[in-house]
Amino acid sequence: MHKSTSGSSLGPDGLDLTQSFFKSILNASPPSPTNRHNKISVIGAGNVGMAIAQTILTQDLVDELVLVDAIPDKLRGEMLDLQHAAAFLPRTKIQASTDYSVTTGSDLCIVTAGARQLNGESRLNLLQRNVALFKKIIPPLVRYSPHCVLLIVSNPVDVLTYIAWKLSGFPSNRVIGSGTNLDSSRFRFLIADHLDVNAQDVQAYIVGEHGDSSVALWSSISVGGVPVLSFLEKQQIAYEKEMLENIHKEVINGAYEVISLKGYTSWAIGYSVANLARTIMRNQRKIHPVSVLAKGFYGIDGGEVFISLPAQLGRGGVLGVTNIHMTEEEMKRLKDSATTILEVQNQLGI
Ligand SMILES: NC(=O)C1=CN([C@@H]2O[C@H](COP(=O)(O)OP(=O)(O)OC[C@H]3O[C@@H](n4cnc5c(N)ncnc54)[C@H](O)[C@@H]3O)[C@@H](O)[C@H]2O)C=CC1
Ligand SMILES: CC(=O)C(=O)O
Repeated sequence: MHKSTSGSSLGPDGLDLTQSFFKSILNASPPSPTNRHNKISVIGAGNVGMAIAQTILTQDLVDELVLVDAIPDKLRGEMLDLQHAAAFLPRTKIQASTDYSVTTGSDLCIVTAGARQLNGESRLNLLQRNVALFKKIIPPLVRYSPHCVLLIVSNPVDVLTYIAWKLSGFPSNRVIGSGTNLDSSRFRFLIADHLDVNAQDVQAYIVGEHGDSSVALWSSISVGGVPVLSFLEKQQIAYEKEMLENIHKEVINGAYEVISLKGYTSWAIGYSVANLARTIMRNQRKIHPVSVLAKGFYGIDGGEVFISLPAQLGRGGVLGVTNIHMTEEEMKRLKDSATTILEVQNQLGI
């Protein structure tokens, strides 16, 4: 073994070992210019942002993952900690900066920055603080990634999705709120637990506000393709309207309970948003209950409001809203939920 002038080891053919090891690769034709470089940026490297980032990394979704936060040391610490897992993960370039230019050319920008609820505090209470923050965050994201899909997670997510839409000037199909994708997962877990089945076999949607006025669509729930109410009858499991309402209440209280116990929620929202990112990046055309511009759907005509409806998602963002069956009572609750959000929005005067 000899040393080259640069100090690296030389092989028997006199070539730098690194060069001889990679010779055939270096001589290969350059990558096709049509190879797409997929990039996701996560804004806010707190509990939620990091849970999303790490779940995305495990799913081999992107070539590059970028983190942005306002606190440089914490941000660098989080970046290094994720980079140190490289040996166990699909190869992804991980970058982090407080400067938004690092997000340049992102396909998807996920916004999680902002204040979170204290014990017992409602999501809507965070509004003023997080609107002020969005005025600083959305314009640079749009400047550096004018063709991206914006996926909003910060709370109150429905109103902030509307604010992001207004601030971005994007078409509404490219601005999505994570909405009730999480509430629906909580709902499916509770139904599955109650019936002792797999949550992935439970098709069930919570729509409307991500929060206290959300609406459970009982009439369209199915388990393994069987409508749930007749399934319950067949299994001779006693069911009552009150029991169903209690499951919905448990969904609504779920976040409050987790926050009172551990201070914040993170893992479920991490999986929920990574699941949305997969559908968008891989153009899966899957249907998710997410916050979309709802005006014109299901008789919602009071104004421009973002609330969750079952929407088909793909690379371009929202591809369509599905025409799911709702009872009159469910439709009324959905409209009431939209009105709740609109009233909050109107107070902002935006
Ligand atoms: N939509 C949903 O289903 C859920 C939404 N959330 C919401 O997500 C948000 C974040 O929650 P956590 O991560 O627990 O909070 P956190 O306090 O752990 O993280 C927030 C991060 O935002 C950063 N930040 C503040 N100003 C910034 C700026 N100008 N630019 C970049 N980063 C900035 C902070 O430095 C901090 O790291 C909250 O609004 C919370 O309510 C949380 C769980 C579920
Ligand atoms: C905090 C919140 O919005 C949630 O976990 O549902």
